[in-house]
Amino acid sequence: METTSDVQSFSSRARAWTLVISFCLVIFLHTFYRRRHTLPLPPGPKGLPIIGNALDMPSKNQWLTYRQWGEKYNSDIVHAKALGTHVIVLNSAKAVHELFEKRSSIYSDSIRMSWNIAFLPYGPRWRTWRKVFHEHFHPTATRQYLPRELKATRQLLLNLLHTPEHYGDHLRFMSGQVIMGIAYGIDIAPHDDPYVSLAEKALQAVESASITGWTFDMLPFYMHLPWWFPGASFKKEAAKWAPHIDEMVNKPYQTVKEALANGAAVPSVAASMITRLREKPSREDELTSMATVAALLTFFLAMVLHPDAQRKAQMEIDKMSLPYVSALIKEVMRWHPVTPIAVPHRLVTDDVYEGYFLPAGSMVIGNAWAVLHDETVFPEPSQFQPERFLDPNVKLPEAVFGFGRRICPGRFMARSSMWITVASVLAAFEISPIIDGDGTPLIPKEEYKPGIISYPELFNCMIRPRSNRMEELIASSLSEMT
Ligand code: HEM
Repeated sequence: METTSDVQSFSSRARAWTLVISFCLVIFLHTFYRRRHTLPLPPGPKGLPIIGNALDMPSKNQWLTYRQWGEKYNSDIVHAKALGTHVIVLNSAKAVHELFEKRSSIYSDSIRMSWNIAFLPYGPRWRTWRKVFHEHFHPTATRQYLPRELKATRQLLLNLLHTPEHYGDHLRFMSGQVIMGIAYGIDIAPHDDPYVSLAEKALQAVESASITGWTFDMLPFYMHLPWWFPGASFKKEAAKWAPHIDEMVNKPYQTVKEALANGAAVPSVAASMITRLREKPSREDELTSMATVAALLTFFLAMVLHPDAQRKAQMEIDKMSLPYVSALIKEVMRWHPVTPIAVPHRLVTDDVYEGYFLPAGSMVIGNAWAVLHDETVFPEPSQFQPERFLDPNVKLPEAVFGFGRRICPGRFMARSSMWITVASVLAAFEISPIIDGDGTPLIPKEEYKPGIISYPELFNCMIRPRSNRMEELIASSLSEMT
């Protein structure tokens, strides 16, 4: 039978044990906490006092510099710090997978900017937007847009037949026509359309402001610097372009809102966002339309530079066998990715990876270009070789469309638009270099504009129907659809 003194001695032993365990726990947590903070940051260029690496941050073709840092420091994860902001770059598929995919709950926040869903903070509002977006753009939903895409593509072929020299404008029109229809239910006019001219103005503004590059402009410290500070001139530009962006966002929104009030709204993404979320839809269409145009411009450049690939694809199309065309499209997206560093994400809590300390609040950049140019996966990565994708073991990394939970929700639609356009253009036209007076082909340079979305500098090329029969077909195909 237990005596009072037994009970007392048991409870004092229990108290002693509790004390020992608590003490050990405190020591453990303290040691762990200290260890995390004494772990090194990933390697990177040595910065200067106060400004850190502000002067090392690349203002264009950042993806190349980031990969060079990786090679120099022999690490697939590198770090720089500029005026208090940690920038962490992931240069390999492995690092991107480990952090953006496996730890997506802490790597899915975005750097905060305004009008686009891609910059919404990770949280309930972003989740609702993403859900509505997904309902409109998941693979099966995307099928409903096929007739619209086909019609726009036939219009593109007709425009290329009449004024091939304006191919860039025709691609923009086609892409704008599809996206504006789906996003707002608005049909745009082939010439002098008010929505198109608004979007073009805003686009020029965005391009001129982002010319210094993506990361550079987005580092939070730049937001607090005067416009005359080196590299901060984008602030002056931003003040100029803000009204254009506002108008670009507001005009189609007002149109849809009025149509809803009058009971005249046609189904569109904006209509469902206004009805269900009771808020102004973000203006995705211009950036997304630009992304698709950028990929198609790269396709035209690739065809001028690689006539063999073009011929091979055309022979396959004529035989109604299409794996080579699919491989060619994948290679277009890999060779010069449209978004070489995607959209930077923000790390929400401290983290440790491969023995490196990654501080909360860091801007984390997935270097999609480095992943797509990894020579262990894609030998001779700078060469345009669609054949590499004929091997079923070689897959196009998702990095083309970003990372983790923020991966582009429009990727199914983008792929289908690319496919329809590329296959139709190749079936109908031959794309070749301009021939000068001496009979010498003028081969365009493989030069790309710096900025949010990477697309080739405008180049001249010849676009001719492949035969008289094809010319007749193109001329009649649009009227058959209407
Ligand atoms: C070739 C065409 C396209 C490319 C290369 C592309 C690429 C990207 C990339 C890299 C991101 C950022 C992902 C990240 O944060 O990691 C993104 C986000 C996004 N894209 Fe696309 N995109 C394309 C076309 C489209 C289209 C056609 C749509 C709409 C129909 C679309 C809608 C969006 C949206 C809404 C986001 C924001 C997602 C979020 O933050 O949750 N994109 N895209």
